[in-house]
Amino acid sequence: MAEDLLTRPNSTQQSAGDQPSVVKFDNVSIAFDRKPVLEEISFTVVRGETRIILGPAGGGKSVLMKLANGLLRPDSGTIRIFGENITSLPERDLFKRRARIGMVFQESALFDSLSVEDNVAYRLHEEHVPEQEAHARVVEALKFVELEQAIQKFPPELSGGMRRRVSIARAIISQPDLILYDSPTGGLDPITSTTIVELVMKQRDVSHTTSLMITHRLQDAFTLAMNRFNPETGKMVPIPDGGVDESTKFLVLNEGKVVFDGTTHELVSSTDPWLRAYLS
Ligand SMILES: Nc1ncnc2c1ncn2[C@@H]1O[C@H](COP(=O)(O)OP(=O)(O)OP(=O)(O)O)[C@@H](O)[C@H]1O
Repeated sequence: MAEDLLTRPNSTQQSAGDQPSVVKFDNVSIAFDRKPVLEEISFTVVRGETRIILGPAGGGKSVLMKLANGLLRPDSGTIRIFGENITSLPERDLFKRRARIGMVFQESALFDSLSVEDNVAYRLHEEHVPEQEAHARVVEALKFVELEQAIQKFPPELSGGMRRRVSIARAIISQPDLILYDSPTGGLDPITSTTIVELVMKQRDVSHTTSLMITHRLQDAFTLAMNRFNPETGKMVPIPDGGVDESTKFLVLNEGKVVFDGTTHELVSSTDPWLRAYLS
């Protein structure tokens, strides 16, 4: 998958550390009803990076995610995804680009009338993948989220945490080059949240998929930054000596502006009074 990304013509752009940029915002602004929601936003996410997006409610985090997926268009500025300027692409071209992006929505967004299997296979059905292959891939994706026993159930029969797992399985089924997680732990209790963070970590450390993750819970953000998935035990373990995962970085938005863009160490050692108050 990663190699595939490298070999696609014009699909990447060189950026920091010589890694190709997967998401690049340049001076992006958007307003609703003349009210600015994002103002002059610039940041880059390179291949293999996990970018945690933090900030107070209403700061524009979900809008940023929708811009990255081409579901919204900016009023000004440029958005490049996989090195390609998507800012003014027609919808039919955006649709094709979205095939490379997995999305986990805030409220799971599953179809209640479809079984877990059909929910997870949704994109494969759209792509007319043969039934037998689709089934095998659904089983594999459900195994990844440890939910294969629920394959024949329907979303209303599942707990909130299980629905979130199905949503993650649906996002990874097509082996995306980018995953957008919009508050994957929103509304879940702390223990269930941790199991979802563990899945995000597993995807990061096993598949190295580039991702953006919005979270309202600082605890989840730092769990992701300071732990690593151990494939032998199937559990996360703290990175020794107070270390952090180098591929995990932060973007903090407040009132539509980037107030922080950097590493975990830079974030926790920032002397900015607003950031210190926000993190305390
Ligand atoms: N389609 C829309 N039409 C009008 N206003 C919108 C639209 N989408 C978002 N907004 C406004 O943009 C602002 C930012 O919303 P957004 O959902 O991105 O914030 P957020 O940081 O994700 O908040 P939360 O943490 O509560 O999820 C809000 O004031 C919201 O009402």
